[in-house]
Amino acid sequence: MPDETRPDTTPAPTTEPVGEQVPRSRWRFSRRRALGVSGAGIAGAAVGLAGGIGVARAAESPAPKPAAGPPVYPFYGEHQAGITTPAQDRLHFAAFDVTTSSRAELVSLLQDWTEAAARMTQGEGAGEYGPTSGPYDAPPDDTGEAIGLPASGLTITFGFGPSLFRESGTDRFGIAARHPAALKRLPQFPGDNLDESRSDGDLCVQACADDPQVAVHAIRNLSRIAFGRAALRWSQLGFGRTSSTSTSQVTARNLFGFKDGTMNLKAEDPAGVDAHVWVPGGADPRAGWLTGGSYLVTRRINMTIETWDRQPLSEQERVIGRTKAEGAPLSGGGEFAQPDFAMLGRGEQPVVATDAHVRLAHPDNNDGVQLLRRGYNFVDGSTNLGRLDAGLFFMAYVTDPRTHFIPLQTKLARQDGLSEYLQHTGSALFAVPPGAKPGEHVGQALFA
Ligand SMILES: C=CC1=C(C)c2cc3[nH]c(cc4nc(cc5[nH]c(cc1n2)c(C)c5CCC(=O)O)C(CCC(=O)O)=C4C)c(C)c3C=C
Ligand SMILES: [Fe+2]
Repeated sequence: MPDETRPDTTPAPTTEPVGEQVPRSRWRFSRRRALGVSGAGIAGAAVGLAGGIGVARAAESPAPKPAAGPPVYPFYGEHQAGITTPAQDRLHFAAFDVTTSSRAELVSLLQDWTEAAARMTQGEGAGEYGPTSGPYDAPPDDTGEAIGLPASGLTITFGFGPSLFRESGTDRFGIAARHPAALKRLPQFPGDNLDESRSDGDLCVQACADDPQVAVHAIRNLSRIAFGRAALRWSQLGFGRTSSTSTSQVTARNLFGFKDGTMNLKAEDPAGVDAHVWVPGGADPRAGWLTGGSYLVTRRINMTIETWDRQPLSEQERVIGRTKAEGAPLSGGGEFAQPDFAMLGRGEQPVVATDAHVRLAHPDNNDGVQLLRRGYNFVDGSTNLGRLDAGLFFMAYVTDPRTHFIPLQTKLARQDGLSEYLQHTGSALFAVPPGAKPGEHVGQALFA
């Protein structure tokens, strides 16, 4: 008689994440256990099914135990996970349009998404039955491609776009009075070549994991759950995180081959994160519900890598303002040394050029503004000119886009030497509510 208890497929974590690790089994909840049905009962039901009267599926073969696995991050908490969580290797980001006009259905979607996200981030299936249990004559409540995979550090982060609050002057869901003043469509910046079908959205979901299949599984299941209430507007896959969000991580490289994320805000700097990421209480009298949340900027930035690859190393380093090998400022020191923007070199010219990316983006030259960058590389096939459709899916969490992103991007778009090699093709802004407590849904205070 096969053992009816599903195996715990989650091995002991091998890495030390910032935050609590909660090892769990992805498949610990089975319909058989929920119904208290024995192995013989299942077999009987399967036989009955052949006769047209059964409801349960046949016993599943145990999934093999993976050798090692990454951490499991708690879903519930003061802030949503996936912001200061050490940036995982993979991204699947999705923006949705709400297709129902019913406030109750929107709230029920957020409830269903919260429950599914809480389960999937702990390594469980999206629904209570899982992919191969449940009523045999109904679609499974999980799609199944993550069977046997651990949680893989999955985090799922939800946000609300400006159009959720008001569209063409209409208060769609009775929340227009709570529309944060800072939540407006981002302006058109110089040089933008935005594709509407890769921009904006009523809702967003950021799924990050160390396994691409786990991140894709999360978005696919949330999209499935949304059917009839919200529809996918656009989505973006990403790899090779272009930012570290923890000092425990090495700095990864972007597709220009440079270390990216060296001077990023890190979780180990709580004062910096408080000042530049979380929305403080009283920031906006209309939007108390956003206290402890953040704003998420997304920009799909195409990089003309073929042109870049023909530039001499000296030009590449001049444009960034850092060395390619170590990522050190051109003014000297190691990777984490502060750049000396006043230092002059040959011909009394600044060693870090006046149009170098890091000079223009540095907080000393932007009223102390810092961003929590959380972007990913992307390659979406190739163009009809035989070039890679590649770049950086830039994401940044900020306390207020009006002070933290818009002025900086306006300046970079006008002055940055790097702009010559970039084209912004997608753009969106979302308000990211604080974390939920168990029993609540994400964004509950907005609808209270
Ligand atoms: C509006 C904000 C920014 C955009 C858009 C942006 C795009 C972008 N950046 C790189 C490569 C690098 N950026 C680096 C540093 C850096 N970039 C921003 C902001 C934006 N970048 C900031 C605030 C900083 C930190 C500046 C500082 O404090 O010194 C670096 C250097 C390494 C690092 O500190 O991360 C690189 C390299 C690309 C390729 C890109 C668009 C595709
Ligand atoms: Fe940058």
